[in-house]
Amino acid sequence: MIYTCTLNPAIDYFLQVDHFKAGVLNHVKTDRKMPGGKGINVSRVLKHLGQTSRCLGFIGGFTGAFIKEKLAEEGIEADFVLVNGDTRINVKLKSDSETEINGVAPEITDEQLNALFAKLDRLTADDFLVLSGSVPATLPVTVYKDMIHHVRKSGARVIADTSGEAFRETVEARPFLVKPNHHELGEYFGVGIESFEDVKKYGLVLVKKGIDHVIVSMGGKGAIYIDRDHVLYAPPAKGILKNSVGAGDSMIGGFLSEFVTSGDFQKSFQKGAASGSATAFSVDLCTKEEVEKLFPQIKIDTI
Ligand SMILES: Nc1ncnc2c1ncn2[C@@H]1O[C@H](COP(=O)(O)OP(=O)(O)OP(=O)(O)O)[C@@H](O)[C@H]1O
Ligand SMILES: O=P(O)(O)OC[C@@]1(O)O[C@H](CO)[C@@H](O)[C@@H]1O
Repeated sequence: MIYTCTLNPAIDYFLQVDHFKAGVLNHVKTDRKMPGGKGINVSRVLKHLGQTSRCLGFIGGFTGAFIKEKLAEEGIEADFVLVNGDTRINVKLKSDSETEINGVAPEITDEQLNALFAKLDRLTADDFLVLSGSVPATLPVTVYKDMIHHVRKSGARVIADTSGEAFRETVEARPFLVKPNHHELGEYFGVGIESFEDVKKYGLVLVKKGIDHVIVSMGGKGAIYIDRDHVLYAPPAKGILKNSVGAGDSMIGGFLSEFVTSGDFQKSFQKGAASGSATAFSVDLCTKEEVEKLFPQIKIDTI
């Protein structure tokens, strides 16, 4: 089973405004509310690509009820810990440029955190656990590291996608795979990542720290995969950018959808890259048909 964990889910509220101006009244042209948060996006992409997963994390209030309802409609299993406050709303404003305003997580108590850890006790060596997104302010920043240590004995493989201090802590616990984007990689090392050579150099440092697979995504410039023996480049597919929100989550979903069946990391990377691009070219997260269409375009190269 693939478990995704979203500590800080959200309703993503997408707004389209013609020529948005700060400081004045703007009228919205179209809007859309979607269940969001990085792990939830991974689960939705997995579902689109024909794989089952179960969503873990914290959810609460009317916003949480909306997310649970939408996931149920899509046939995605959810096993969230309920919290008292409202799950946040994240604003995704599309105008001449894209602006994101991410909300604040509701409070999470020690009992609720323990309840989440208890759910991890059922993981086995056949399972994957995807830890994605920001850590709510009421949780320790070490929470992902603690979760990885908690499941280590089970043999479950952990994939982590977070940023800032939480990413720093997560790396210490040596997950199976991490997927920083190039900004997050640069932030971790306190450097600007300017070239593919930089990505390769710093990605290899993460591998040497004991992380088996490192994927560094670079938005419209594609992605680089690094393990002990390989450094591979996946170019971006060609298309018109419609929405980059969730492209990174789609990359993880696409990678895993292949990896759980074939265990072929190169094909999984190719599928991940096709999924990232397919989401960038769609209004919602990628569909199977879109991914299959782009897959042959992604020619993986050794660099
Ligand atoms: N404009 C684009 N054109 C083609 N492919 C893209 C584009 N943007 C993203 N992709 C694909 O999706 C992958 C992931 O995108 P990105 O690096 O933006 O992830 P991210 O920063 O983690 O995004 P998010 O946090 O919104 O999920 C890229 O490596 C690339 O393969
Ligand atoms: O605030 P976080 O947890 O870092 O990111 C949350 C978020 O921006 O990431 C997803 C896209 O990757 C969106 O669905 C969601 O709104």
